[in-house]
Amino acid sequence: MFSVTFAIVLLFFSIVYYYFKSKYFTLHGPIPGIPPHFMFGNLLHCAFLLPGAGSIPDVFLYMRERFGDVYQLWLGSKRMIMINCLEDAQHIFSHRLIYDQGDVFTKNLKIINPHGVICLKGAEFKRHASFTAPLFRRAKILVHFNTITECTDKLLDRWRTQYKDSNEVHLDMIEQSQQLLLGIFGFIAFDYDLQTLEENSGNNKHELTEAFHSFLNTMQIVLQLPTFVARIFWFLNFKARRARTIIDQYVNDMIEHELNSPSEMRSERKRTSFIASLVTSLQEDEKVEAAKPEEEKKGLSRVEVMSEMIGFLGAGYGTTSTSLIWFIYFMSKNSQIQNQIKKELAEYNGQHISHEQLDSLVYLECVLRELLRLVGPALGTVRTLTTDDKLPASGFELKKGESVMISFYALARDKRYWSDLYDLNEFHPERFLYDTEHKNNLSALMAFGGGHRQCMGQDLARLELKLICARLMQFVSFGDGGNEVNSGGYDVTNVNKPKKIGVTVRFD
Ligand code: HEM
Repeated sequence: MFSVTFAIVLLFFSIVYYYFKSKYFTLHGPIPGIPPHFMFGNLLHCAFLLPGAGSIPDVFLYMRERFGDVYQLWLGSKRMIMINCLEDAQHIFSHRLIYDQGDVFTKNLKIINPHGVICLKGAEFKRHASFTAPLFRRAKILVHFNTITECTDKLLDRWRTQYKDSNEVHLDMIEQSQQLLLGIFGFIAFDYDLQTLEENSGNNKHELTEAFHSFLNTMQIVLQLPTFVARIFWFLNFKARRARTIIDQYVNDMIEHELNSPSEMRSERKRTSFIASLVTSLQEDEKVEAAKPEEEKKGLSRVEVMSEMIGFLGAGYGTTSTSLIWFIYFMSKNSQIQNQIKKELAEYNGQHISHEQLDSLVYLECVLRELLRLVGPALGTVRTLTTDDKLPASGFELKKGESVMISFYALARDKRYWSDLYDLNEFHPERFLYDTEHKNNLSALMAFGGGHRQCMGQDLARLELKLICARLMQFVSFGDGGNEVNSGGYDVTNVNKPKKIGVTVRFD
């Protein structure tokens, strides 16, 4: 009896295995790739194929070298068709009705933040975008200029008291950059001091800041798991769910506070904080709106507003802080580039600079462009096909439901699109300065994505980065802490961070 039961169970699992293996973990069609393992996809290949167990960015380059512009890649259970040719990438970005927001990662993101604009499509996306996109218009963003400067000054003050020895190597630049960007986010999004820039913020975190950290760490893990595992992980992760409840309580209190403030104050505050702006879009009667078809719905519900705020944090904080971390890393390795930036800033002699003056810093602009080209925080973006299509340059046929990933990382290093003045794997801001023959094809720099789903917060991110970097360079120089602690490398979670960063900080 036991052996019959055992045989039936074995048969059942074998059928399930072969069904899923042949449906989801097998190379189909003419697009090349490496046959994937069950559930692990190409992850094990990635670890063994490349010398020194390559990072994901190395894998992207290796596969392009081996298979050409279009290949299949399974990152674990997630299958994507990788696109490495600019013409195909532009075709994808410009055909929004065929290539909609990618499902591969947003499916998982939806588990923990279902109503954030990044996860939405169709009419629901349009309704949300009509309230969220205007928050990032240039005129709205410039209002935050002083906040960004003040927060950076707070960080500098902290360094002045804590980093007295200019030869000491600091290994906490990732935390420092994250605390700065989270502090700024608190003010811009909620008009709220998250106290991340206080002297003792490392030991004694504010409850909301702690909750943000816990939630964001969980988000990184959830994004990478197979969707059904991600659901179980989220369900069993009481700490992260408690963090989400704390965040929701705070955001809800902030909404109440906004609603109870006098209307003339509210219209003034609307200019300066995301939450005050979004409160004006709250639905008057959520039950009535919920009963309408999506196309007829107006405004946002309270839960949707909360989801948007958390979505902005997820999309904006890790990406911008990572770029700042890379800036510090490259400055520590290139004293001549730091000197060049300082030369450009010298005339302001440590004074606060205006946004017109910030705009005029051409060399710093080239440094930031080069940063986003070489080590942009996102390695690529995904779109999912709503109908069959054919790629114009490579000629491959794609099927409805398949997902393509445009590889920003490979395009940014592709000799076909860049001048050969400097090595494309090295950091040379001058490549943007001396390209007099216009050999650089700037469309191959896609750090913020493209088409109808490109980054909503890109102007804010650019302003934050340029202003913070300028302010830091007005006062400090970063030095190389030595190869053992400052070797860079890639630590790819949801963003592409340096693995090892250790720098000295000297006040000039
Ligand atoms: C250096 C900083 C940043 C980088 C490199 C970056 C990059 C990206 C990328 C690659 C995408 C996907 C675009 C696509 O699929 O075509 C994206 C989407 C998005 N980003 Fe950013 N981002 C940054 C900062 C920010 C900031 C500061 C915010 C807001 C606070 C933000 C909000 C968003 C939103 C809301 C989306 C979703 C747009 C949509 O789905 O329609 N990002 N970002």
